[in-house]
Amino acid sequence: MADDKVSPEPQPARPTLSRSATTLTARDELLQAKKNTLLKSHGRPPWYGEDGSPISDAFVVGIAGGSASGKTHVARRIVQALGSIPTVIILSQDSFYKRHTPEEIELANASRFDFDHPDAIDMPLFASCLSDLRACRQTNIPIYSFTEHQRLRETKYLYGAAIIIAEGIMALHDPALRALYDLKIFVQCDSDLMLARRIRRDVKERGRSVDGVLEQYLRYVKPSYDNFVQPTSRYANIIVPGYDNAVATDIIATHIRRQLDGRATQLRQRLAGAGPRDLIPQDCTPDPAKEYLNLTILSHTPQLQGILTILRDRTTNRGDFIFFVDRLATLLAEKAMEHLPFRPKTVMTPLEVESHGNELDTDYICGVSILRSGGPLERGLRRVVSAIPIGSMLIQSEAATGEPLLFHLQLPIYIRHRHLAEKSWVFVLDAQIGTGAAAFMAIRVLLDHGVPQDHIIFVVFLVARCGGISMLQRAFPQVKFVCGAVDDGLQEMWLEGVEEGDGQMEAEGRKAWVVEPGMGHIGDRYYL
Ligand SMILES: Nc1ncnc2c1ncn2[C@@H]1O[C@H](COP(=O)(O)OP(=O)(O)O)[C@@H](O)[C@H]1O
Ligand SMILES: Nc1ccn([C@@H]2O[C@H](COP(=O)(O)O)[C@@H](O)[C@H]2O)c(=O)n1
Repeated sequence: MADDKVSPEPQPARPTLSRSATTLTARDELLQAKKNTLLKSHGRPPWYGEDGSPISDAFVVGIAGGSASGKTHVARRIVQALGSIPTVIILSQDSFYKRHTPEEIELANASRFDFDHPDAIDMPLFASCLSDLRACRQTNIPIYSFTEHQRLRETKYLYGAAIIIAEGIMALHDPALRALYDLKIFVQCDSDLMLARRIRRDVKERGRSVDGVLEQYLRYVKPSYDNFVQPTSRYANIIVPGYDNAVATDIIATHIRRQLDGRATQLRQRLAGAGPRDLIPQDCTPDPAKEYLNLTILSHTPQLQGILTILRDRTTNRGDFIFFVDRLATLLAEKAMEHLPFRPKTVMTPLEVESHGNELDTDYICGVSILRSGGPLERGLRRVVSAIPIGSMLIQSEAATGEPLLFHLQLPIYIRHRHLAEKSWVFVLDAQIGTGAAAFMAIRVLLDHGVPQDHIIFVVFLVARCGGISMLQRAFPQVKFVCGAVDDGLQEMWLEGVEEGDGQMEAEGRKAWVVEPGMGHIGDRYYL
């Protein structure tokens, strides 16, 4: 869902005693999330069961055809015809041209390099990126420059598509690729039309001369089409004309929509109805510091009870609310830090005496805040771990089904790259765990990226005993939960929309479940 440059080595985050922090305003966050939502996604549904394991892959379409036959055009028309459907990614085989030597680039500039042979493409990399996306894992694909005839240093981060369309002249050539498609399409087009389109496109968009295009076409493109590309049409489920193909693309979109409907899950409903909820006993209040299957509740000292009382009180003014939320957030972050690994360290004191202590045993710590209620926990976390990178997720219920949808994702760079995600420790921040549907999705997103389950620490002000916490504990037994208090009930409340200055609605009003007796909607009380 987002792009990035090639990963630099991350700067270590360090615990500290205090540090001032800048927090985005609610308005900034919503605007940012909205921008990303409109640009990138209509939301990804939960494709996993209440036991936390994936139950569905993304739907993958492969489109092959000659150069300039209209493959990209067909892919875009399908996306258009799909309308408001979860995220679609178009993956072009062009991204997977191999790296070229300076000699090869010189040949390419003289139209004497064969880019149309299957060996010109890094098929194993193409298949591995596609396979990751299909299995709902992140991937970082290469970026190719047609003007430089070279793969660039930057990569593009992709994650979270419900539908992937892979297109290219050799898209149906490789058996490993073909095995990944749910639907195979071949775009059939007259050779003279393909040549005319290619001359126009390569001169206009790829910095080529007409003579150069013709030379390359006769020497490589046409023979390759006859020998390698056209024969793969036999693998296609559908042959689409390379012109006037609106009817064909509408039919394909209808087929894809039906296939996706068949993969729909009712996670929230299943969470509500699943299994016994006896993991947090009714009498946990007298001994709240005890751990209940990886749930740590802060010790209810008189100070903590004082803070909770102020936060629960509807008459508390906003200034006090923010002050005490920040205090509680800091206590929670300190408690959560106990789950990180430490190693022994000996230092020399100013009195020149050795002192044996310890230090953090990881440089890969980051946070992810579930917008917008996770925001109030950020300042506390930054006070405890200085310079910690904190990303965000926007997970909201779909109006029609009540199911959680992933609308926006901005993950710290550690998590975007699998080899770093595998050693990262991640604090997930949210104000409360009610039904547990958003928490479920947030944890699943991190697992999809390769963060180990026992490196996820979910930090939350309040948990509803009757809500989804027990399901979360069962599904993800190694995830640690750290909370301020456990409340008994859950109540559905109406959240007002947020209005922009010009009278437009920035966020629509909607229903949400909040913990009862609780503190009301913590995000609203903190930000508005
Ligand atoms: N059905 C169509 N109707 C009109 N123009 C088309 C059609 N399909 C493709 N084109 C045009 O032909 C050119 C090449 O199409 P493109 O989809 O980029 O080909 P490919 O991806 O197969 O190389 C583009 O300029 C595109 O606008
Ligand atoms: N440096 C390059 C790499 C590839 N090509 C040509 O691109 C064609 C495939 O792209 P389409 O979008 O047309 O499918 C292929 O026929 C190569 O000849 C190139 O010209 N320069």
